Amino acid sequence: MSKIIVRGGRPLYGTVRVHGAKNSVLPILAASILAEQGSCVIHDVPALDDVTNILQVLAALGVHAKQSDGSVQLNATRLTSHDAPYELVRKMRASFLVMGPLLARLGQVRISLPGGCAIGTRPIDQHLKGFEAMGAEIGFGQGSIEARVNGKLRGAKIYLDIASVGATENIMMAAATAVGTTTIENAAKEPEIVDLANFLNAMGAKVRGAGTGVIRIEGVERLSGVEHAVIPDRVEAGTYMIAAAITGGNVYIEGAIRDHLGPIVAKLEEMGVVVDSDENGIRVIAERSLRAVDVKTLPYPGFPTDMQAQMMTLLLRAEGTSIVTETVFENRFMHVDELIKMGAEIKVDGRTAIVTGGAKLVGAQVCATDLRAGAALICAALAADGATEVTGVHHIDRGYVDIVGKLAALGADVYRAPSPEDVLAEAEQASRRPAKILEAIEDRAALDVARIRVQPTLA
Ligand SMILES: CC(=O)N[C@H]1[C@@H](OP(=O)(O)OP(=O)(O)OC[C@H]2O[C@@H](n3ccc(=O)[nH]c3=O)[C@H](O)[C@@H]2O)O[C@H](CO)[C@@H](O)[C@@H]1O
Ligand SMILES: C=C(OP(=O)(O)O)C(=O)O
Repeated sequence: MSKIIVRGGRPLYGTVRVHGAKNSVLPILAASILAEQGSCVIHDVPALDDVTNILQVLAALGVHAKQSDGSVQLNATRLTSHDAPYELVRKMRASFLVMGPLLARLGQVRISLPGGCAIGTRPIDQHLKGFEAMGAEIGFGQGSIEARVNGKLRGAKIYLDIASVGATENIMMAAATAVGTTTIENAAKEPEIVDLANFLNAMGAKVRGAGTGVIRIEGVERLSGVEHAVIPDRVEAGTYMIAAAITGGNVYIEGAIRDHLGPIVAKLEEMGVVVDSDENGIRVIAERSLRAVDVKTLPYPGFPTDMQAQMMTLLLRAEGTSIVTETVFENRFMHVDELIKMGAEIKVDGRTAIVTGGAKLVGAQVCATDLRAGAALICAALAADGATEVTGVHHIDRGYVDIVGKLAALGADVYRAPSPEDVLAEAEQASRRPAKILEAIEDRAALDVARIRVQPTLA
């Protein structure tokens, strides 16, 4: 298992560029299944494990994909399977987003139940409710779902009990080529929903109202391939905003869109952080002491649950007590125990965490239990005294492109120690390429792993 090692205490300075949004690219790649003719070319595709995973799901369905320099070309004209394999779907909940497009294209789909994860049970009842209203028959068996429709899906009026992002996206995609008009009420309003709607409309769909609580989709005969650039990742941007603020730094986050980050900007300003934005990005300057604020996660445009953990670390540096309420997921305080290992004072009571500010954070060995918990631990580590060793790095790789390289470029003392397996694989490769041996030996991370092996506890 690889680890990220951070020695805290250095303010971050400079510019960091945000990559394309994970939560946009995943539904957009799934939507490429709908293109009956021509290829889709998607730009600003982040190099994330989740992207690799969904591309594998698409390949299993017969979608041909070619990747080059942050772009992916996809051809779905000849689908070969309606079966999304268990071993791929279980790795990532977002692979469930192929269900709507497959039902629309092939009239049938088999897909494993995505199950829960560390942050909550995450049911899919609202997705299924939508498909059933559109005429799909749904059956369950041996951990998977089989759905079928006689002929084409039919437009329907669907009220979502919860403004679910995934259900809104899945139903939007299913409805794009249905017969008649579909109305989604209490739809999710996230910027990623708007990005998906823009992509579908460019393909020939008629989606209106994305970004509001009511979305109308007038079904069209067929969709075709188009080019599309994914929006910048607001959660990645927000994470670097917190990293800048927690270290008392001054960082320009290039590509960050102010309108997508309203609640983060508002909370940072309430705390006393200076936030300036222009058309190309957002600058965060944290020179003063920080004030405590309360934070409550809500669907967009409320404070995003995907930023709750990172925000909590910043509140640890504030003067006074803050209350954090998590309303979106029932179990999203897994980072708290790890932060306590670093000296934090936080008490959790159900969906509320009481955060006592002013704690002195110290380096520790901690584990990322999920993606944003991992990001939060790195933020805390940047402000801690001494070295922090973060394990569970595979969670972080789901959602952050080269977080170590980006933070190091801003002046952080951070590096990634590859797993012994990674080092052995690299050495094996190097032995086949003699010219590379020296490079491999000089690699600082490899040397650090050797050091960690000899001396398992941190200095
Ligand atoms: C790939 C992607 O875009 N992931 C995001 C998406 O996840 P995802 O689309 O899974 O999140 P949802 O908006 O669906 O979930 C919100 C809440 O609704 C519940 N629910 C959802 C669907 C359903 O059928 N029934 C039900 O009860 C969930 O358990 C959760 O408590 O939105 C979340 C909420 O902003 C973010 O944290 C995730 O980063
Ligand atoms: C919860 C998240 O993602 P996912 O829905 O892909 O698990 C996240 O991005 O924080």
